[in-house]
Amino acid sequence: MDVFRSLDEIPAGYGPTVVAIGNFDGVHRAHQRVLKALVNRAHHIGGKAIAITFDPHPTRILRPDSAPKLLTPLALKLRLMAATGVDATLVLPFTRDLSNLSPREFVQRILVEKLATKEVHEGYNFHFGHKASGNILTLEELGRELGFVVKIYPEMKLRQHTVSSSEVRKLIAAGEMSRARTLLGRSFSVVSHPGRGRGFGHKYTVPTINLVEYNEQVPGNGVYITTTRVANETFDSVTNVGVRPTFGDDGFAIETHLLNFHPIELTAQTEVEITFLKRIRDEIKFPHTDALKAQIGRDVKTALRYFKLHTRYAR
Ligand SMILES: Cc1cc2nc3c(=O)[nH]c(=O)nc-3n(C[C@H](O)[C@H](O)[C@H](O)COP(=O)(O)O)c2cc1C
Ligand SMILES: Nc1ncnc2c1ncn2[C@@H]1O[C@H](COP(=O)(O)OP(=O)(O)OP(=O)(O)O)[C@@H](O)[C@H]1O
Repeated sequence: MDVFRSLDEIPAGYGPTVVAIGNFDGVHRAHQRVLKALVNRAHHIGGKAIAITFDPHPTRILRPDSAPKLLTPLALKLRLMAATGVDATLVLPFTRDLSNLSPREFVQRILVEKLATKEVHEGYNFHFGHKASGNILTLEELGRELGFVVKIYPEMKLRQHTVSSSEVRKLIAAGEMSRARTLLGRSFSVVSHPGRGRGFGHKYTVPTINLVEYNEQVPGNGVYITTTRVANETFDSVTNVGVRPTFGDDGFAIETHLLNFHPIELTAQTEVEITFLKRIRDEIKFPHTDALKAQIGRDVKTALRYFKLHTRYAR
């Protein structure tokens, strides 16, 4: 998949294109449906499938106080977009200037002039342009005038939940990993790097890999059955998300204990991806570290039973 980080990076004569525009945070099942259809249509007309997204997320610029935490920071989002088969993603740097473009200016400058767009695929709730003043009807009118077709997707719902980034964020914050998995079409994961622990694990409980500070969406505080990918190798694991109250609310951390551990090389640059499968319990303030250690032993047993029951395919 090509990644264009500005309009200037798009080669002359790139089109014709079939386009979908959106934040695509999470690249969830509704996004996947639109993007896969985009690929089919592009191949059908002999053009290219291109997704247009924004970085940073528009709310970070427009309403920073209420900006949501991301399910998929840009690097992960691009990996997941590539997996849908789209030919390219255009990552438009989201600035005040971009947000001031009217729906017509956006369509004219980007879709018509740069991308020779023949079709635009969007969900029923799509809004675009200055103050989100354009909607599906605006887009259809512009399409009739400027020569592209608009394909509209009805609302996708699964297990009584609207498939939307905000709904997935709520489920993950509540530790509802199975419901989140239904909406995402995969298990939720966090991609980061190792950070520094305090060395308590080795001394009092179990050894863990701590993630470096991570400020995007994470599951609600608690203990989870997880898998942990360290560079190219994946381990079964149990992961604590929270403040470790037994040690005196010592700051937030995500730390994972690998079950089938063997020594591995770990540097500050090593990629660590924790995939959250199931919530086991709340974080507990234990009276002493022996009680915590015994509980972690029980958590490990719960996880081992889980892994025995679930084949890797079913995860
Ligand atoms: C599976 C698991 C469950 C945990 N559960 C709790 C808990 O319920 N309460 C708590 O205070 N700390 C809990 N911890 C965190 C430990 O206190 C932590 O691993 C220890 O403080 C080591 O910290 P360090 O890596 O910074 O040295 C848990 C850790 C793991 C790996
Ligand atoms: N449940 C859904 N059904 C149909 N189309 C959807 C659905 N969710 C998103 N889309 C469409 O996918 C494209 C990208 O959506 P975008 O990421 O901007 O919004 P979203 O997933 O609804 O997120 P949020 O919850 O943050 O509003 C848009 O065309 C949008 O209308």
